[in-house]
Amino acid sequence: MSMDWEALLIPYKQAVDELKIKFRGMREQFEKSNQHCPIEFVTGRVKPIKSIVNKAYQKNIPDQHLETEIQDLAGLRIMCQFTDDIKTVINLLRQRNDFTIVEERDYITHKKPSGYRSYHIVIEYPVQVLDGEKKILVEVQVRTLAMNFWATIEHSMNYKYQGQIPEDIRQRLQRAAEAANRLDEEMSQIKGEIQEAQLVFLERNDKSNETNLGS
Ligand SMILES: Nc1nc2c(ncn2[C@@H]2O[C@H](COP(=O)(O)OP(=O)(O)OP(=O)(O)O)[C@@H](O)[C@H]2O)c(=O)[nH]1
Ligand SMILES: Nc1ncnc2c1ncn2[C@@H]1O[C@H](COP(=O)(O)OP(=O)(O)OP(=O)(O)O)[C@@H](O)[C@H]1O
Repeated sequence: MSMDWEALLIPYKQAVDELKIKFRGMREQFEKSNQHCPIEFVTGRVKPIKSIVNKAYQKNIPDQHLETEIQDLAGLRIMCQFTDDIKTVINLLRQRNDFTIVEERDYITHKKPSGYRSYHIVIEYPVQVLDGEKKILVEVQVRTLAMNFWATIEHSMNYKYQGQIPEDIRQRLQRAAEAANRLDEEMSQIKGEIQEAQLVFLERNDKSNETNLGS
């Protein structure tokens, strides 16, 4: 019998929707408290069916093992301004009690051969479905804006060349990854200055909103 993808993916879609709201809520709480916000923006997606079928085929995963062996059927991405923010976000996620972390992969200390950097965690997230609770795996990638920029471009190159990026472009991408890393280091060094400027900007916006509401 063929797979009912729609039914299989319902809890994954629900998890992505719920976690997007929760992680964006963390951002709002930081903003309201006038502290530097370690979260710049959050995205999420359910893995496209074509991509699931492809990955299952490549890795020889039988249908009945899809949900345990493909850990990114539901995926969230948290983007941060500074490399240090990633640690802050991970610590915040470790403290939560609405899910448990089952795996951590640190591709920042140990970048991938492609040049890819990000911090990945896999969580077990309970979703309420019609017949009770279902615990599912969700992949959360935490990265800086520079890491995200690089990964987004590299992902489309991989797509274009179907995983067979020509050697010269591969090397250029590795150099671009190093440049992105240097950008992160440089921004971290002037972090104090940047954060001060951003707080002044936020306060000014708050004040002008108050004035507009009052008039
Ligand atoms: N652009 C880009 N993204 C990557 C790269 N490596 C990993 N990723 C992202 O990270 C996800 C896989 O995370 P991993 O922690 O490597 O998972 P894995 O199970 O070890 O490897 P996969 O079998 O590829 O899922 C991918 O689905 C991508 O979203 C890379 O070299 N380039
Ligand atoms: N954890 C995630 N959060 C948000 N978006 C993601 C996440 N993982 C992948 N994406 C994005 O979802 C889209 C489709 O991703 P897809 O799963 O096909 O790619 P992939 O993650 O590279 O897959 P694979 O691991 O199978 O190679 C891409 O734009 C990808 O960047």
